[in-house]
Amino acid sequence: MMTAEFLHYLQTLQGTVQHLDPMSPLQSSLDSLLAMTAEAMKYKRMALAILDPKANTIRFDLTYGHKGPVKATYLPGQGVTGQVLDSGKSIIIEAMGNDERFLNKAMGRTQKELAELSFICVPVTRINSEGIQEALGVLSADIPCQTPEVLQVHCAFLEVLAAVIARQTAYLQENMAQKELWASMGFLGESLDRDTAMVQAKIVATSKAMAFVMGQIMQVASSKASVLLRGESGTGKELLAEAIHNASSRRTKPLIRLNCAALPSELLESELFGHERGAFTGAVGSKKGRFELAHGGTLFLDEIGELSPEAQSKLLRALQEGEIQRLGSEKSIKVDVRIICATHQPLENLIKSGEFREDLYYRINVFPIFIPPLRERREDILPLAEYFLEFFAKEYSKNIKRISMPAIDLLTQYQWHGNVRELRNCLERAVLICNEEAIRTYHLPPTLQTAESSATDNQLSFGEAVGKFEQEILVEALQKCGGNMLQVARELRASYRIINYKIKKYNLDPKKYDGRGKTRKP
Ligand SMILES: Nc1ncnc2c1ncn2[C@@H]1O[C@H](COP(=O)(O)OP(=O)(O)OP(=O)(O)O)[C@@H](O)[C@H]1O
Repeated sequence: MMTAEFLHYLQTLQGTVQHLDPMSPLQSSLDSLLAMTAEAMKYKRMALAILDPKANTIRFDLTYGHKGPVKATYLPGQGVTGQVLDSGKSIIIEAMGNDERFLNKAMGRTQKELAELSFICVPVTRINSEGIQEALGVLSADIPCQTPEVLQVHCAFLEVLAAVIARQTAYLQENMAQKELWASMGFLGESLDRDTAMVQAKIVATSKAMAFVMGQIMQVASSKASVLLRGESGTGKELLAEAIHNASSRRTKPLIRLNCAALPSELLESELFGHERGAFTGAVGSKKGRFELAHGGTLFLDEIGELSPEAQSKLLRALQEGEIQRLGSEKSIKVDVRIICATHQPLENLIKSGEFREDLYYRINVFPIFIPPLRERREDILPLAEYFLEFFAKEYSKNIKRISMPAIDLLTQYQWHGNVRELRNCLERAVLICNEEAIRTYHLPPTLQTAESSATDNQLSFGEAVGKFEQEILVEALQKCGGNMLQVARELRASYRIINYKIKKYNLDPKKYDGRGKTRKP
């Protein structure tokens, strides 16, 4: 191969890698990556098709050179696309028009194009948690007919590109699964896109563990079965109780909440069951309890382990007989209420110590759902962080678009003992103090950077941490300024001498960043 050609391949690859590095929104960053590659390599079309594991079909998620969404899908093994996915091996079609394997199902190529184009299709794979290579999808390109040798080189180039985008493709595949989940949660029937559903349900559930939880929620929502949500504080129990209610036929009726730990036992009973005038000192009028208020709907009892023995007996009666009595009244009132309880305590231990009634436990534990702590479902951390970033940026009218890569590393390594609530608070604080277009490590609380709090043991000294920040700022500026150090100095409001010194100190190569300017569209 000519040196010039080789250089061109490398430069295009370098451009694409840099393109992916700053965490701009996934779909649009991959979209522009396809466009950039196709233009640089003179490909007529490019496509990334992803396997939808649930439906077992291959869908075209991103395309370049094709107007509108591609409706056609492939089954594994079907056509070139399906065969590449199935076998995990690339296929080169030298002439589209002369090869039976080529179905031309998706892009509607003309006869003229079929006569003039070659097709290269390579697998996008990753090593899964069991160490097995699995196919996520395929990357393909339509390329003006070339000699077999040249096509081989393009194929090798596309295989490297496929490896580069594997992580992003895995995210897209997970998003796909979530989209379906939303549609099925569906807020009954209508299919929703992820954003609409998120606004309605406000639940991010990318990990397999959370997808399982959401599946259980869908399973139980339509029944009247009592649900017991179990999980550490801040894992989202209340949010899920809301989701069960919203996905049930009771959604037009009230969802009433009561935190059993928030009130002393005397008040708690009157809150739950209501009271008549004069039932106790201070009961100047009669009042409906939460049970009555929830009639036809759902009652969510948080921290159920905190109920007093008296309240437990009354609750049991209400559940067994479907009626309650207000405090100070003999009259029974019929109530039709679905109960969802939540606890972070092991109720079984409270039963052993005589603090919780076993018969009540069986009543409320008809359908237990365990919500794993955030540290056991790390795939949810980044989508949650992005969701909270978007939410708080809007709330505080800040123009923050993304989270820098080093900050993502810190977020995903941290142990999150306060679970999603702690992550939410962390992002809210970061958005408040951030005046840039990205959340960076120094916008995150220092607790995220200590070894005890993180899943890794790479504790940084003060000097190392400062160095890391400096490097991060420099790399971002070099990327922005296409490696031009004078411009970097201006951008960072520092002298050229200092920038030159720091760049040498951190062993950065400004030339590495000027390729981007060349390969990018003007
Ligand atoms: N999967 C999720 N997607 C989006 N937001 C979430 C998710 N899980 C939790 N949150 C948010 O995290 C915060 C804490 O959640 P929530 O109050 O439901 O937790 P909890 O388990 O009921 O906590 P506690 O036991 O302390 O009452 C809320 O602001 C909630 O909206």
